[in-house]
Amino acid sequence: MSQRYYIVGNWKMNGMRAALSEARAIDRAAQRLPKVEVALAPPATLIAAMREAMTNIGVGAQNCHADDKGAHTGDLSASMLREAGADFVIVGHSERRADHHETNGDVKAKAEAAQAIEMGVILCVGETEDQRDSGEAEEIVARQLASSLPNGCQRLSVAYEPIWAIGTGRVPQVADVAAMHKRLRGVLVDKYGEAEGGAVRILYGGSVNGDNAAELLAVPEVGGALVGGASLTADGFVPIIVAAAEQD
Ligand SMILES: O=C(CO)COP(=O)(O)O
Repeated sequence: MSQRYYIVGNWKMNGMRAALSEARAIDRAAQRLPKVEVALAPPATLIAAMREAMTNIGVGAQNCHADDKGAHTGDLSASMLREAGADFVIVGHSERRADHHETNGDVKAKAEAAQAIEMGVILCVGETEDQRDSGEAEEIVARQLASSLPNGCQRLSVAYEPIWAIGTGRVPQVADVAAMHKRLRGVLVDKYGEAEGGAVRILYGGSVNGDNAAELLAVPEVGGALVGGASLTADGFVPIIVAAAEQD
């Protein structure tokens, strides 16, 4: 693998200031494991404090608005998040697509807004359980990705997160992860060309933990992990970083 593994914790709507002690312990582990690129996306309320306290990991946001400013009560623009200390933003997470009715077009616009100010983007896609059972997951997720991708791929990562694997303790068969990532690589190469599309990291997300991380990270075309529950504590997250560091 020519690029470093990218291991990202998505804290979702979890974490008060006291949780910064966990982030500090994660930051210390990242310092010992420089082979791995590590980042956390805390709730927006913690971005500034986390950025202040961290020296070895990236700090990101979980969402942004597509506009830079304006009459959007309760929303935050990419530039506000960057000013607070975020160096990347997650867009298109299935929980936002579901809870806030975000469309592929919305996700694309958010990604482009972040890229316009040189922030990193982690763009999430994934199928429902019914779609997996129907045998059409690859086709559906490939279409979802193609319609969500921003025009350029600078600082872009993609996260494949099967919705039925999020927070359930269930993970897909390794062969299914391999097939999906290969398919998504094809979408990226079609859009951005061999060199640039080939260099976009594709993360796997959904019930990743210290026990299954090594096996998932060893799958071809898996360039890292987007981790929910297990990223909330150093005890949960550091073994995943270690598993990444131990890959060849
Ligand atoms: O949604 C996820 C990360 O964005 C995955 O969450 P879990 O690791 O808790 O399954």
